[in-house]
Amino acid sequence: MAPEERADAARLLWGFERRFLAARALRSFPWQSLEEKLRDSSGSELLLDILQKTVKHPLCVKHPPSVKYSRSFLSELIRKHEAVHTEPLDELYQALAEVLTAEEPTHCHRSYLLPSGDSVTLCESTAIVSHGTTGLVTWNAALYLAEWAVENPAVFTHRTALELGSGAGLTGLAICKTCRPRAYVFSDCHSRVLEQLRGNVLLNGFSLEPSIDAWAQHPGPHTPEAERPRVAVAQLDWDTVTAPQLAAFQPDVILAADVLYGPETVLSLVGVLRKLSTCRKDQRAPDAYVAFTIRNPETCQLFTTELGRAGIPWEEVPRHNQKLFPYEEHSEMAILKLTL
Ligand SMILES: C[S@@+](CC[C@H](N)C(=O)[O-])C[C@H]1O[C@@H](n2cnc3c(N)ncnc32)[C@H](O)[C@@H]1O
Repeated sequence: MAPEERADAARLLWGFERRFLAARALRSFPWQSLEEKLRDSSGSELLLDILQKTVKHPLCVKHPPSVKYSRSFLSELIRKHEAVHTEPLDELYQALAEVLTAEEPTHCHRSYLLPSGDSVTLCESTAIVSHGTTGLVTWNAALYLAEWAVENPAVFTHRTALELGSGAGLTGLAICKTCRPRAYVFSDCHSRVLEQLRGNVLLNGFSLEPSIDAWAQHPGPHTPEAERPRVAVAQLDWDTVTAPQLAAFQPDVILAADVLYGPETVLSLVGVLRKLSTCRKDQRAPDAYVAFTIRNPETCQLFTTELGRAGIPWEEVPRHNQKLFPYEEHSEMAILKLTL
């Protein structure tokens, strides 16, 4: 294979790998490029490579995606192969037979590859909304914020981050694995979300502080040389948490992704940001970064209006170009930096 062709094939494999690991919609896969390649060459070798980078990927074997997803993916791969070749490819059929007999659990896994070569794996619900919450799956703004964080590690290095509405935990885990924070406090209000979040922190090799109250009272010495951040998961409801409770975490930086999805949540969020603006560490209030998908411009407008009423200045963080994670190209996202 010529070097150019090899680079093309590697790009195609990477496209399949990162989308499959993150269980993205099948329509987002580079099927057309695959069809072209299958027509050009024998194709079987490429399909076997795709199989190894997806269904047979060590991360997927250890932490499988949903059975339905693997089944649909393999069926599509077989269709693509058979549209060009008359001989069936046994390996694809064997892989399909294995998933046809598997049972569908209520949870599945998604993995995200980091530029460091490491990855974040999350256990998530197979439904977008379940148990009355949106927090059991990863949303695009979490990926967008994680991407920005990975490109801007200095914002987090040796600092304490407090995340609001962490959901499944993608943003924080990517930061803990790549940005060397001193401590990271994940938080949410929903008990199922918190249970899954704790599981995801452990799944990614971090240990949890046993008691958030004890930790907040004794945040520990500053150890910039420590490689692993201290990690805690806190039950924190924006409507009921008090300013002293927030101050006890001693945050340097606040994060929140995809938490603007209706007037009520906007008002609650601005309420907690107002409380956070009274927290002082070394005379400084924490910086805050809020990432969101612009679904309804009126909701975004309400957010900035309420920030103005609360006396919280904000600026939009310039868009970053490097796309590390697979999310829909067309979804418009933004990050606001707030000066609390
Ligand atoms: C759409 S999910 C986003 C989860 C995650 N940040 C992401 O982007 O994947 C919104 C999260 O905010 C949490 N949330 C909503 N209202 C909250 C409140 N008043 N206090 C704390 N968390 C809240 C929900 O439980 C849910 O986990």
